[in-house]
Amino acid sequence: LWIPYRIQAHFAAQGIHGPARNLLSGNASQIRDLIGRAQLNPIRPISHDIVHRVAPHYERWSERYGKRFLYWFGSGPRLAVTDPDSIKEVLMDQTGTFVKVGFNPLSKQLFGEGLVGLKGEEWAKRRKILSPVFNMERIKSWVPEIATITSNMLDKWEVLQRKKSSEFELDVHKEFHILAADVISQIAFGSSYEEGKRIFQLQEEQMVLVSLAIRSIYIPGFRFLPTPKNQKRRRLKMEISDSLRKLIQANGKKCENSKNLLGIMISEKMEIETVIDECKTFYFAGKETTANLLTWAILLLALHQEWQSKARDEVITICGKHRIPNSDDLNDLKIITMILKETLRLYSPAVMINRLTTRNIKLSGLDIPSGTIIYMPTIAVHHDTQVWGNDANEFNPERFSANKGHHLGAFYPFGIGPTICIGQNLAMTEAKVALAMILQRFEFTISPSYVHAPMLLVTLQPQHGAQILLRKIVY
Ligand code: HEM
Repeated sequence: LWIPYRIQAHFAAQGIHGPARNLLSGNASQIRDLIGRAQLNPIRPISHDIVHRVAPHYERWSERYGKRFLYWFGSGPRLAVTDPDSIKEVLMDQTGTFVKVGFNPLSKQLFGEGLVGLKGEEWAKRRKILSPVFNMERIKSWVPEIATITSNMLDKWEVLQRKKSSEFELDVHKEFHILAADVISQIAFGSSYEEGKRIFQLQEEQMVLVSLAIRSIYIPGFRFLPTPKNQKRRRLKMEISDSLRKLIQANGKKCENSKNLLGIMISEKMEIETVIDECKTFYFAGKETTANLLTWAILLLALHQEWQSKARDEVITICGKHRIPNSDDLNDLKIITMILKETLRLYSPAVMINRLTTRNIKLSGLDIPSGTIIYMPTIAVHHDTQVWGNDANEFNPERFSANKGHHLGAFYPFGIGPTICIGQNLAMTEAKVALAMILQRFEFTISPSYVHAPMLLVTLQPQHGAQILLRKIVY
């Protein structure tokens, strides 16, 4: 009881304040309530000013206490930090002063003991083994597979168009989840969406439970109580592990000499349980984030027709009307890249990054005790008018044109520094290929049935789907 008071007083003496806390839960239940209430109301009319809906606690407390404020998760202090210099210093740290925050046993289930959750030596060793699978040269060699998977999706869209008249509605959020699942299955595990379908579906169920667990205080031993949620957690965990084990056994042999993720793990003679944990990580991280990036990008282009036309003109200039993009084209797709970056700024799939301080430190003039979690709300930094100007909530890909740089700590959708997203090249390549091919074949607008409701469910996604109206282009 005494330590939190001492820490609070320590920060107050430096001018850092925050919301009153509950002795046991800190501010966790307030955060849950604020998020719950925010999710009741969609954003009408559609606007990209979304921080109040996605991180309502940040919005409310930063207005009251300033951008640097202190709040509590149980008895753990969290310091909100949004100035780009401090963010850069924290994320680029290589001395072990700021480390990843571990998952509690309930949220760990989604990623297992995979790379996302590993720390220290173990992390460094695993990262070194897995990195080559995702370097740019390797990813480029996968472009034909990504294009084929996209092409199959678009062929299905054309069939839908023929069934319905000239224009048809589609929830692209669902479509892109299947696309991203197919890509990660094929290039990481030599498998397919169909083969891994059950695992993806179970992980989606798990995501809802994990999302609740992340926002709650974990009481040691709680997971062993036979509550309905715990029983469901256990069932999901076992079923996912069993399905992955079967999938690894079925595909392992053919991957042995391949340079894909499964092949590398097998050639490193990793324990089967470790391989299962990494598969959980990559199945989830490889699908969820990229699918959401593509979803938001299409929604933005449906809303901003002038950029849709500019992007299509660029694709036609570089690839023509029918040729499938190849890896050499990708560097030339400048407008597409700008659009994807602006999408990652406004609708960053990973909405925040946390780090734990392992010693007493000074950050931007502030004395911070060891054991403090530094909370860096990416989504708020990306929408900050002091960083991006008065039009911070407007969609303007021009911000990312070649002649304009940006502060590393002001735009970090993939993180920065040693633990930067290992799948960044894959995500960007996949999104560029898919977006270019969609633009070649379809025009699209927002459907009247679309409800703008960005929501945080582990990653940032549209609460009620992403319905757009598509029309095949006849050249
Ligand atoms: C738009 C797509 C994506 C976004 C926005 C994204 C974002 C992030 C962020 C913010 C981090 C944390 C960085 C940190 O804590 O320093 C991360 C880590 C990670 N991401 Fe991604 N990611 C995306 C796609 C992917 C894909 C496609 C994969 C897998 C193929 C992937 C696998 C991972 C892994 C394994 C880590 C942990 C890296 C480590 O700790 O060494 N991500 N990602």
